[in-house]
Parts: sequence; C-alpha cells; structure tokens
Amino acid sequence: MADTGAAIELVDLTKHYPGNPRPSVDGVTLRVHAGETVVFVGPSGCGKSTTLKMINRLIEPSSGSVRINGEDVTGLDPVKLRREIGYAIQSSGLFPHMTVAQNIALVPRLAGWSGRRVRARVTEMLELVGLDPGEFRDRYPRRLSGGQQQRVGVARALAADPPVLLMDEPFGAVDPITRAHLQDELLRLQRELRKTIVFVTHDIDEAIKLGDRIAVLGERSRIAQFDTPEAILAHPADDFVSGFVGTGAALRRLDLTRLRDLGVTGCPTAHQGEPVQQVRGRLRASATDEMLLLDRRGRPIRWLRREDLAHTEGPLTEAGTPVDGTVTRDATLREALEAVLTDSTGRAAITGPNGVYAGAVHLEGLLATVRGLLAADRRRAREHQEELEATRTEPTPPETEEVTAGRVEGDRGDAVGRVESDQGDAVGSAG
Ligand SMILES: Nc1ncnc2c1ncn2[C@@H]1O[C@H](COP(=O)(O)OP(=O)(O)OP(=O)(O)O)[C@@H](O)[C@H]1O
Repeated sequence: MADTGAAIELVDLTKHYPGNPRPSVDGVTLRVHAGETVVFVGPSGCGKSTTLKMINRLIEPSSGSVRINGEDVTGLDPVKLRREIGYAIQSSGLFPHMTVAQNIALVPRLAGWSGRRVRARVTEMLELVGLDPGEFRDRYPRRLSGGQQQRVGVARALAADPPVLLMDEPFGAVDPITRAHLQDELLRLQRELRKTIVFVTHDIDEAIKLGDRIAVLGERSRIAQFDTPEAILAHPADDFVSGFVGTGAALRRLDLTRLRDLGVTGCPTAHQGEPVQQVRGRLRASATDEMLLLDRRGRPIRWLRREDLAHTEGPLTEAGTPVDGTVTRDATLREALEAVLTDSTGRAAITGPNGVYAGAVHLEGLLATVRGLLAADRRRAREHQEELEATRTEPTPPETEEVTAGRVEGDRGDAVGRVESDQGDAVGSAG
C-alpha cells in the first residue's frame, strides 16, 4: 500500500453476531475517497464500531466485502493487514508495561524496520503530535495525562505511515478543552498527511468539525445520510437526521468557516506618532467613520472615530477607545461573531503573526456573510438532492457507482470554491 491515503469501499457489509436475532450491521455500502476523512456518527449501539472494526478485520464480516485501493482485504493475512492500517481508540490502548517509545515503536518493529530507523521515527512522531521527545520518550503511560496518552495513541497509530487510519472515539475520554485541542491537532496533521481516516463518534459537533463527509448511521448501521457537513446541516435527509443534528444548525455552520477563508480586507489605519491633522484628513477622505491606530510594531491599539479626532489636539494614543477584542485570521466565524457581539460598537480588529494588524470585522458584514453562506448551503443541498433523485430514477449504466462517487466529490470542491468567492468581500465591508 502507498503511504498516502488509500480509497476504502464497503460493499454490502454485514455482521451477524451469533446469538443475536438480527444483524448488528446490515448491508452497508459506502466509499471513502483516498485522503478523505469520513466520520461515522450515530446513536449508541447502532453498529459504528462494528462497521469500523470490519475494515481492519478485528471483527470478521458475516458477508459483504471491504476493498482498500481496490483489493479485497478478506483475502489478506489479518495480522499483516492491521500493520498497514493505523488504529486509535478511546482509552488510547497503550501497553502499560511499555514506555512511550516502545509503544510507538511496536508496529515499525513488527514490520522489520532497523533500530536506527525506528528511533528516528519515534522522535519524529512525538514531535508531530506536540510532545517533547526528551521529556516523554521514556515515560510509562500511567505517568501521562489523558490528553497526552491520546496523543501517544495517535503517534502509535501513525508510526508505520499507514495509508489508512481508523479512529474509534479516540478523544472520548478527555475533558472538552483537551478534546478541542486534540481535534485541532488532528486537523493540522491531516492537512499535512492526507491519510484516509474513518473516525467514529457520538458527537455531531466533533463530526462536523473533523469530517470532509459524515455518514449519519441509524439502526444496524443503516446509512441515513452520507454527505458533507454543510449539506447535512442545511438539508437533513429525514427526521432521524434532523433529530441527530439537533437545534442550532445555523450556529454550527459558523464553525466550518474561518475568517481566512473569506479574504479579509482592511480598514483605514493611522500610526502612533502621526500628526492628528494628517490622520483627521485621511479619515475624512475615507468612506468610513472609524479607523485603527497602530503602535510602532504595527499592532492595533485604539479605535478612532471622526468625533474623537474632531476634539483632540493631543497625542493619538489618548484619543478614541482602546482595542480590547482582537481575533486572528484563523478564528472561526463563531469566534468572530462572539468578539463583535461582545464589543459595545460591534467590531473587532483582526491580527496576524505577532499581533500585527491584518484587518477588521464588523457585525453587519459578518451577518451578511453568514446569511450568504447559509443560503448557498441550502441551494447546494437542494441541487444535490435533485441530482441524487435524478440518478435514482435514471436507467443505470454499468459505471454508475463511479459516476455518483465522482459527483459527490465534485460537489464539495465546487461548493467550497463558490462559497469563498461568493463571500469574498462581505467581511471586509468595513474597509
Ligand atoms: N461481541 C458481540 N456479540 C454480540 N453482540 C454484539 C457484540 N459486539 C457488539 N454487539 C452488538 O452489536 C450492536 C452494535 O454494537 P457497536 O459496538 O458496533 O455499536 P456502536 O454504535 O459502536 O455503539 P457505541 O456508540 O455505544 O460504542 C449492539 O447492539 C451491540 O450490543
């Protein structure tokens, strides 16, 4: 297998546990594209873990097949197969009698890597997941916090550079703040590594944050909806999915876009030490009522309104009001909204590296952006639904499956591009 992502296909995959009257997983068919993160979300006992564990044959399917890059894994040696598929679970699954380094080295050693290569890989993996190798390499798992154990669990799953990573509620056992950090780390890693990830969770917010696509699973892993987070939020396929998504879909949508994605633009600025008259003239000539005063390092320090400047002759650092809320370009729209709602006049300065001025965001611009995003999501979800219905009623040529899969992928690409260009100037309306 290659070391970047591999496509996974589940075809009519079924698990009937002996003694149970009905199958726990009943005929699941879905395709995960190479390099994609797909999240299985659904109520407890619906068969998410069983479905996941059939991919690396920790559980043997009763019928149906799993193909990785086109190869049916049921014909492979399960031990060898598991070495080529990373697996991270809730309790981190670390061996308590082994050090962090020994845990991470396990699969590379089984795969026959040289001692030197394994040691270098352990260091690399610890750095990748944000743990100092010098400090953590020789510790035993009991001397790690829950979050650190999860990080080591992810490092171990990635150590042999598998194309596929299966994650079963990997962040389920840590507190919400650590969980959010671990999710951010996973997103960062995935931007770099482009593995194919199948991730299981109960938590729809986690699914929305991490998934390129989400499979909402009902009883016996029946697929209630398999689509992008945007489409699921905008257009839940049925009552079961809307029940699962819950209320607040519009607010959740705000977590999916960052200020950076919207092409932030500026507002007028003045520099500490500039003559008041010059600054006043510049603000008068601009289309706005307000500007940002920057300190000598280019960091925003005060908001200056026309009336503030009309009555001051003294230093600019004493005019106007101090900047208290700033957001970075990586802030989500929810975080930006929080910042402008907390500000008494509804705006926030945007900063880049070292707190240097990068733009400004205003309540009106932000609201217009959000409305535009939601409308675009609804429109796309409707179009997608219509396309799916049309394919269902058309006579099916032999390559239908490929065509459908391609169309879903294309939808997402287009969708993101369109949102970005639709909304490119909405946030910068302050400038
Ligand atoms: N070894 C087993 N023998 C018999 N039944 C099992 C076995 N493992 C799981 N099941 C049953 O299969 C169904 C699906 O279980 P599974 O663990 O896959 O669900 P899940 O969606 O991952 O649940 P949770 O979110 O609670 O972890 C459940 O009804 C469970 O009781």
